[in-house]
Amino acid sequence: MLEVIRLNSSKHPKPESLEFSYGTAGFRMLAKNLDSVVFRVGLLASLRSKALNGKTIGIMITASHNPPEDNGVKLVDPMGEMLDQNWEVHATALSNCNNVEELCNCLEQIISFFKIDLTTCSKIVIARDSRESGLKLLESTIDGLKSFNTEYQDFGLLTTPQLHYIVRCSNDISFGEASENGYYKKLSNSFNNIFHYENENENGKENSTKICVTIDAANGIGADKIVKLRSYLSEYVQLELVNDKFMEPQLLNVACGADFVKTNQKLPNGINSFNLNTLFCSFDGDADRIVFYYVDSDKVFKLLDGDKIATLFAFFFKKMLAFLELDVSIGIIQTAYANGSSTTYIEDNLQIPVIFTPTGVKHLHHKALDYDVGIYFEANGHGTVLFSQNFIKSVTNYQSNNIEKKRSINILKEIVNLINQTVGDAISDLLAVLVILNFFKFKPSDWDSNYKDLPNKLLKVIVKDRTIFKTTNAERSLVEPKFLQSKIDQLVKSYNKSRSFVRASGTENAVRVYAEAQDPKSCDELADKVSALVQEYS
Ligand SMILES: CC(=O)N[C@H]1[C@@H](OP(=O)(O)O)O[C@H](CO)[C@@H](O)[C@@H]1O
Ligand SMILES: [Mg+2]
Repeated sequence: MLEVIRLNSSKHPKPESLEFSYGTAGFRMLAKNLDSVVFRVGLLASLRSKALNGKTIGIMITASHNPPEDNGVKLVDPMGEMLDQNWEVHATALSNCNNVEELCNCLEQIISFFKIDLTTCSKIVIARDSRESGLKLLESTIDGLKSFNTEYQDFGLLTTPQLHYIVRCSNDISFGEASENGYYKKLSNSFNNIFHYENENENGKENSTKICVTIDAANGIGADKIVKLRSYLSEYVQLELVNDKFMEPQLLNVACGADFVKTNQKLPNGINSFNLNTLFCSFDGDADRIVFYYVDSDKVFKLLDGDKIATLFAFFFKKMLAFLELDVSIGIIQTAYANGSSTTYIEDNLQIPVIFTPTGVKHLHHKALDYDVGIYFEANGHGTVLFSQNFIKSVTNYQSNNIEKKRSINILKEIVNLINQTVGDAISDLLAVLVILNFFKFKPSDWDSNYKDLPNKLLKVIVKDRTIFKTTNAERSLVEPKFLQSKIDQLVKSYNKSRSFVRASGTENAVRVYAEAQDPKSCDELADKVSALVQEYS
């Protein structure tokens, strides 16, 4: 077997000067530098599958919200979750072997460390986003898979969450049908049923309110998937698309998409501001993130980001659980990038505990498992809700003769299937938001009225070596470089209701500076002053 690896690996040499790292979301960089990495990811994924007695592992080739010339790759574990963190170091080590000898040694170490039986069969499902470089990288990944005689199924172009869903179904048939159509069927069934329960009046008739939303698909693969999903949805909802040119990958994420809207806090290309008080949303390039927005009656752009989605979900579940008197725990997981107002609202108004973790959904996901209803969202719109077995049992066994209670319990039962519990999913989150807005008959401004965001700013500073920035306290304080944190603390003290922190990005070659304060001027000043401190390291 190692002979085949030697031969195949010589076709995918590592670029000499580059150092790779399995970061916040796998490997990600300029696509032209990734050939050796994806080949080796093919090798590692095969070993991961063998180590788990032939369970199916997923490989997703995507660089999400990054520019069109980038690409990336990440592994998905059998239950649809991110790769076990203990394997990340092996992914990094394998990607950095300089020659075939080192590569074979590294593989042998992994095989003996995890006591992997190479005769065990290995199975992989693989997909990619709409980037031009995807096909070539796919072929190189497959070279890696073939080196270990791994069985694989190529699902072509998918959103990242669809691939997570398919991995989960491949290992757990109770989750759904392991296909793209299976995904649409599962989501649309729940969605249509919930709308039916919500709109049915006492006489069993349905009122016919129709919800309309315009989706900016970032010119990514989400556009194609919305078109397919639409044919499964009932007449209750109208999904309009803009920035839907996924066949023109050079347009991907350009002046559009969730990251653009969140970072610039303005409308993307293709959406105009004449439609007041109507709901818009933006996906990112691989449709695992979503942010919503609207233009209010004063023609002001209003963002409904991940924090707003988390608080809408929390408001809904809190109300439902109280109405049904269900004794289950509920918690919200945020990162330091969550707006301070959202945290105050959750703790003081909703009276739900908030837990902070480092950036990256794998951290949030892990913590959310501690609750019966664990809601996690990054401010940028990446998140979902996890339900415990205890929650599912309580809902399934619930008995009541009260019509309203029966309706609520039916909605909860369906929402468990509507929300993609494997990972944040723009499509599933969109549908979940729509059923909650319809449940309360909320307009965008009603949703937005729960709290007012503190003015905030996120900046990037390029430094010589970002690895010297070391943090603690869920990335909210720097331990190194020495004395920098105390300088930041001094600055923060001079502004009302302010907060600022600095951390190295895990996906880009930059240090991120976040600041928020009571008014926009203070926020800008604070962000600029903290950035100036960081610039001393450039
Ligand atoms: C401030 C910010 O938005 N950071 C993003 C970004 O991580 P960084 O480590 O900050 O580069 O990309 C991650 C992967 O998509 C996402 O999980 C995270 O929220
Ligand atoms: Mg993404």
